[in-house]
Amino acid sequence: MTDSTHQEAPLGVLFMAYGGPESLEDMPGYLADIRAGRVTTQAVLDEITNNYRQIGGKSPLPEFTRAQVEATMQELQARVQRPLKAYIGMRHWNPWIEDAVREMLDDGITQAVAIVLAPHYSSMSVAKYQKKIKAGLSMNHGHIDFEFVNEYHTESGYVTALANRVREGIAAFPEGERDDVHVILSAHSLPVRILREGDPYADQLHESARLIAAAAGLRDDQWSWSYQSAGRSPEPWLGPQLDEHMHDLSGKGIKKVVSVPVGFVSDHVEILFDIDIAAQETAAELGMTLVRPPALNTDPLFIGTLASVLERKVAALS
Ligand SMILES: C=CC1=C(C)c2cc3[nH]c(cc4nc(cc5[nH]c(cc1n2)c(C)c5CCC(=O)O)C(CCC(=O)O)=C4C)c(C)c3C=C
Ligand SMILES: [Fe+2]
Ligand SMILES: [Fe+2]
Repeated sequence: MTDSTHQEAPLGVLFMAYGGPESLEDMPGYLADIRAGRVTTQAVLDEITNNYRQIGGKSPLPEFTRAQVEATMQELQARVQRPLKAYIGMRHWNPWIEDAVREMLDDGITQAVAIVLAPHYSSMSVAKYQKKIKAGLSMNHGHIDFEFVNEYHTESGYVTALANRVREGIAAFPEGERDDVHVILSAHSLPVRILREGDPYADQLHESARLIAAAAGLRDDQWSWSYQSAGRSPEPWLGPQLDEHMHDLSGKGIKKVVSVPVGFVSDHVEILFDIDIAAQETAAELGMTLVRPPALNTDPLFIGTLASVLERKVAALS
């Protein structure tokens, strides 16, 4: 293919996200995919279905993803000369990554950039999304030149946007109390075995946390790290978990807390249930006040970050 043909074809921009059920009827299939064929007991199915019922009977993730994609594409297309076309692929539910790749091939896309709506790299997250792209290409016997964004956990727009969320959370307390407010930065737990495997996930999370705390002007004793949302499997998961961490902080006399998850970029069940309902219950038991500012969603600083990291990958393809 000549260079001029390349210039005429749109460049594909594939946005990938975790995926979420759009109704409670989706739950068995959704969980079966996440648990990769391992049996889900009726008790676990009921518990997770009930969590989703309490946040409105469906996941808001697909809607936030579409809004993030639309906003990012507007900004990216304004910065890039070449026509772009956006695609959305989910890892665990409709629209599947493999289907998005098939659609790209049907559209004649030959070059594309791909990003996961998760800033930290892990063999158990971002690498699995990228494998699904490769599976989509091989099952459709097609080829697309992909440039992958692997991580963006130190990008200034992302860090500043979350530092602003930290400040917003602290500002929710009366002025005279703000010095006593403690900030918990958190992210999804993963099995401890990733540390032995040399996975960068934990280090990247800690790096983001340090940058966010510094950008928010927090004292060292004013913030701490916690994991959350560990999976229901027998192997050990990275801790401390949010619930035990809150007990620990309470034991040290900390009663005013701001919770800012740094690994999720939109509000969904791991925030709306795990923090806004479960952690709030723990806070009430401990006599703690817990404030949780909104996730990044379509924050312009975050959207600008997505556009910037994608723009660099587009330049690498041109
Ligand atoms: C960094 C890794 C992970 C992110 C980010 C993540 C986000 C995320 N997870 C759910 C919902 C569920 N996750 C579940 C299990 C599960 N999640 C991860 C990793 C990440 N999830 C793992 C490794 C596992 C265990 C899978 C297994 O083999 O068992 C589940 C299933 C029930 C459970 O085990 O708790 C749900 C439901 C959402 C909505 C989400 C948001 C982006
Ligand atoms: Fe998960
Ligand atoms: Fe999870």
